[in-house]
Amino acid sequence: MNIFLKGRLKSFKYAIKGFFLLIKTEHSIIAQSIIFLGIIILGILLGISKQDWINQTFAMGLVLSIEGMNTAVEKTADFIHKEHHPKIGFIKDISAGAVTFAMLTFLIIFIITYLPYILTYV
Ligand SMILES: Nc1ncnc2c1ncn2[C@@H]1O[C@H](COP(=O)(O)OP(=O)(O)OP(=O)(O)O)[C@@H](O)[C@H]1O
Repeated sequence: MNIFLKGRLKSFKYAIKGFFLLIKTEHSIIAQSIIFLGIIILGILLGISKQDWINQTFAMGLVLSIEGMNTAVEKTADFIHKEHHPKIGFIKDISAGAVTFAMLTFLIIFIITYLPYILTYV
């Protein structure tokens, strides 16, 4: 096998390892995954449209991806400087702020998708 393909395969292996590390050890990722699983079941039960599934899947992927990156930033910050420092606080805060952008995006998509169903049932 050529070196390029071998390298890509190795990267993929590490990426899958990281994926399982996140969903097994990171509480925020575990909690969000459980909530998203509930929403997926809700989507199946309500029979949401193909476009709704695309929107919802994108939004969920966005939240989990940014949350994963936020975890990496937090761990890097703790590794570089364990003690309290205003700059570490700032770095962690803006990293968490990025998650908020993704969460708001998800929330807007969630409301647009499910509000019509909720309104017809109440
Ligand atoms: N080393 C530090 N120096 C200054 N502020 C910090 C530091 N560590 C954390 N903070 C502040 O605390 C907030 C929460 O940080 P972090 O998410 O690491 O803490 P945690 O809630 O204990 O972690 P976890 O999410 O793993 O439970 C940060 O956004 C930041 O405002």
